[in-house]
Amino acid sequence: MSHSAAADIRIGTVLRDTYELTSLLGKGGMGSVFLARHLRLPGKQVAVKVLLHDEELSDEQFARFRREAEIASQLGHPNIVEVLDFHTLENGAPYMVMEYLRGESLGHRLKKGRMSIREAFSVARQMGSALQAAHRAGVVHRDLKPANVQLVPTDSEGMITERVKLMDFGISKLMGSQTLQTQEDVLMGTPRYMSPEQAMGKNKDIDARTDIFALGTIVYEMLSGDSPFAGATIAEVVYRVVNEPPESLAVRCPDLPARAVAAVDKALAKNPKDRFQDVATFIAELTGTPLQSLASLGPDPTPYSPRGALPPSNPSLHDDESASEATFVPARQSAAGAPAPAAQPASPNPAALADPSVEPGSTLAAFRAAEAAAPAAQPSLAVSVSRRPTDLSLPAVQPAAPQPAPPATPAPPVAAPAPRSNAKLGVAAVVAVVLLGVGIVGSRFLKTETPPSPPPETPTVTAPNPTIAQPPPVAPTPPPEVKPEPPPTTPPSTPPTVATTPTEPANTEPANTARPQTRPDKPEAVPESVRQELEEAERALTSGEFDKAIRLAQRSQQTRKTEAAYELLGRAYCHKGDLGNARAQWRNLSSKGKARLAKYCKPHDVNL
Ligand SMILES: Nc1ncnc2c1ncn2[C@@H]1O[C@H](COP(=O)(O)OP(=O)(O)OP(=O)(O)O)[C@@H](O)[C@H]1O
Repeated sequence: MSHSAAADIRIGTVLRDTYELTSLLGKGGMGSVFLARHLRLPGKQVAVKVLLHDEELSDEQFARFRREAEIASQLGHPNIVEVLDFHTLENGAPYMVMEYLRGESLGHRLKKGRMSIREAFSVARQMGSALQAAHRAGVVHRDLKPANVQLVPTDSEGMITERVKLMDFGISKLMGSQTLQTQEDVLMGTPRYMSPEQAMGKNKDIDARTDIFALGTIVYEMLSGDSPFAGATIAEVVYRVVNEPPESLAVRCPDLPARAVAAVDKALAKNPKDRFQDVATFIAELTGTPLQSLASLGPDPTPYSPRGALPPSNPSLHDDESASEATFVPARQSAAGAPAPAAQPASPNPAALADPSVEPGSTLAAFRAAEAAAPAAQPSLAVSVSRRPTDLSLPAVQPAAPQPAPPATPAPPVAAPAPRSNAKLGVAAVVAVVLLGVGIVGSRFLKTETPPSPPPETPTVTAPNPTIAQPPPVAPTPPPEVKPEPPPTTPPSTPPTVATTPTEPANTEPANTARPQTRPDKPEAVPESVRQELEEAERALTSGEFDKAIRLAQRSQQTRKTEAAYELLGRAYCHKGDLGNARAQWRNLSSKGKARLAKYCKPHDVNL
């Protein structure tokens, strides 16, 4: 199954009558993040991440995005970004609403140089605390990097401190989950902060110790100003991650206590068995003070268990075998989900991998690396590149022979990925709104076309026009021609049930392209589905379910834009006291409709 997604969304758009997008905060591999204001809670600002895509969303992308929201919201930790809501635009594009984080990312901070030991320990402790909560709940982050750590200035005890917020659980792995699985032999993560087991594509070996390795690399960078596995190319970085110990922090940061130096060394051990086995021990060794948490005072929190997923079947650090057998191709693999054919031995393209213009730790670099690998691979090799650049699929890297790789030939040896089969992804978090019109309220004003136009199979991919505040998203077109219309048959105090401005009969133009047309004394010709949706919307409005009425009317507009829908929307927004959106509808009405809507809205203190 696929989900249509928004190709574009404008500042000023109002999502679900609640969040007005006010500016763009940034763009990531999966979508765009907007600053938004909550319309019913004045002064409340939130960040809204909308999964944008120019193609249809795969189940996997949709599920991953939703999972990110679910994980973050359920972990509920002061050092993990809070997720407040998850929903979809009318066209199916999902979005999540998060607390808005001020400040700067750790990645940004590190561009200014290394941090003091005190600062670095503070960040490390807060990250450790967040990870401890995640690991206890059975979640491994797997993409820890400075860009995913926000430093938020916070008022505390009369002093301004910086609170760490861990973000982006987009490729995290649920230990034991069968909801989304990760394919073997592909790289997922960001090379500079990737553990050797990730770099070798041993995804079934990924566990909490993988995050400990990444945390070790970040601590190293905070204290030294440099990544422990820096290299001129992706291949060099990956080679070093797998084969080379970093230069000792004792040299790079002479003031660091020996115990802390040893702690970072241990966190960066190539073999997970030689690392700390839990993050709390690492932090205690590094900083000399144990982590404290409320969870350690009481029983363990209930492990995170997403809808449809099994709870962790094995509480140990390793996944159970069944969980790791399933396949997850994180990429454009096939919209149809066709299984990847058996892999053949292949090598990445060293020339492309060695592009020195690309920053090795960057998402661009990861993206390039994955693309570079593609032409060199046999067609049957499932080299798959996600739209999310940090997720790259490369043939797995094998540990090299003991001698270090000469800088001029950094391309690592490549293993032949084993043949594999794809398991069907388990999560298809689609909210299907099934609208069945019943009743015939107002049908005298709506004439069904013969034969009725079928509604489109998928909604259009533009932002939902009627929910957009300022500027209005609908291309400005002149209002419909004003013509006399039959007198309303409803009581004067009651608004017309549906449009009373008739239109051309039997309009056969494509769905969702036409503005309402007016013609005197004739009922507005609409497809049957539109009529039913508008009738249901009218009933919802009458019973005070304004949001439902809006949803139904907007949905009808995906098939045909009618005067009736604009007017109904206008009335619903008036009930909600939403002047901006009421006006947006009002502009689309005939002058009669305008007058009618204005009159209707007046008692609601909405002056159009
Ligand atoms: N809750 C938030 N508050 C404030 N800014 C945020 C918030 N979430 C994300 N951002 C900012 O929005 C931008 C895009 O974030 P996003 O998570 O989509 O991508 P990314 O992490 O930069 O890239 P990728 O997801 O590909 O790793 C980043 O600059 C990030 O700092």
